[in-house]
Amino acid sequence: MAAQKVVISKDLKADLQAFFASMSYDKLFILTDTNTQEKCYPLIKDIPALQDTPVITVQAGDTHKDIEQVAYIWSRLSNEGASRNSLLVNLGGGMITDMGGFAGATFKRGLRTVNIPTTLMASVDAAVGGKTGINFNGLKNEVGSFYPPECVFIDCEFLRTLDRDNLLSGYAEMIKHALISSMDIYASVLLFDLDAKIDYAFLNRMVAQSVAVKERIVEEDPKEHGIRKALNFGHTIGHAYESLSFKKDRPLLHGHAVAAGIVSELYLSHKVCGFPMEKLSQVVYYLKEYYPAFVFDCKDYDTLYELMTHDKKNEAGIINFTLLSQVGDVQINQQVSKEKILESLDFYRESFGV
Ligand SMILES: NC(=O)c1ccc[n+]([C@@H]2O[C@H](COP(=O)([O-])OP(=O)(O)OC[C@H]3O[C@@H](n4cnc5c(N)ncnc54)[C@H](O)[C@@H]3O)[C@@H](O)[C@H]2O)c1
Ligand SMILES: O=C(O)C(=O)C[C@@H](O)[C@H](O)[C@H](O)COP(=O)(O)O
Ligand SMILES: [Zn+2]
Repeated sequence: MAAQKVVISKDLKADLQAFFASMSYDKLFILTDTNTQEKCYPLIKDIPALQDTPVITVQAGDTHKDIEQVAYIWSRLSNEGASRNSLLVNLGGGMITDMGGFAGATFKRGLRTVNIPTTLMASVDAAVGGKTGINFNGLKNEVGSFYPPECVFIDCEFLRTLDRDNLLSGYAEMIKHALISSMDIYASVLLFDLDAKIDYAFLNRMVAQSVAVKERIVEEDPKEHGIRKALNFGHTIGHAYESLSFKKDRPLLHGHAVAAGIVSELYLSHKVCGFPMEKLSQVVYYLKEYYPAFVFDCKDYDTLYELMTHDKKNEAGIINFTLLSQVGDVQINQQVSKEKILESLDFYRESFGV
């Protein structure tokens, strides 16, 4: 799998124009959702290379990261003359980069994609690394492919219109990157005051530091045979919380679900791998300060456990967790008793007063 190029842009329009001028393609298409069409497309639409470019717009929100919208993207591409030599530019958050990446991977067996992330989540995580996909059968990312974009252009200027809940959502993946990488990164991420007025230039540097953690891991293990499972820390339980929230019609943002998953999986890390209690308390304290509680009760435990049995890291029916024995010390393929898993759900509820 070819390594993708990640550009932390200081002059997005110039970088994009130079990139498109350097590429050979027959047609260009832009994919947005309703919000990114209104708030983000105007920031790039006067680039010469984007003149007369068809814009394909889908509904916003993760509940629309589904096969119906992929079919809509396929039909627009098909009806408007896309070929395997066309480019699909995904302009949006992780929902758009995941779904556009998947539509691009499958249309005529693959046309090239370019990601321009517009949320913090997509800038630090979703737009990079080549995991594409859609939700299916009530499960997160149940159908997808590894299909890296040609290039990713990151510019935190887009984040000026992003609401606080979505900023927090992306920040949860930065906390994950901190926990799986090093004490230095962990310290800088946990010191960041999310209530202060945001300095976007500083945030850009934090994003660069965070996405570099992901890039290093993906380069080593692009298809998640081993160490890439580190990037899935917090997600075995986090995705179960997220899917449960969809079932209950109270959809959690992905990063909020991951924050809750981190709490439960740090508890398991403490119990199974000796992750220090003092760090566990520090992270829970930070997350409690900023993230809303996800309300569920013990009647939901069977559903949550069943959802975990669908996790993509599992093998032969066994749930494989990624856990930590220390900040930066990742233990993959960890098996945990059902009793302890349910205890980790209790731990989340007790910590968040649910
Ligand atoms: N492939 C991966 O490696 C990976 C990694 C992390 C997350 N994900 C996936 O990413 C998705 C979540 O991504 P997300 O958090 O970016 O959600 P999202 O794409 O749904 O965006 C969140 C909301 O913000 C709006 N928005 C986007 N950019 C905006 C801007 N600049 N200003 C104002 N509003 C804006 C969107 O329209 C949407 O309503 C989930 O589906 C998750 O599973 C994938
Ligand atoms: O890039 C990865 O690898 C990740 O696991 C990053 C996660 O933050 C992301 O949510 C990913 O989409 C989860 O993948 P899945 O394989 O658990 O569906
Ligand atoms: Zn994630």
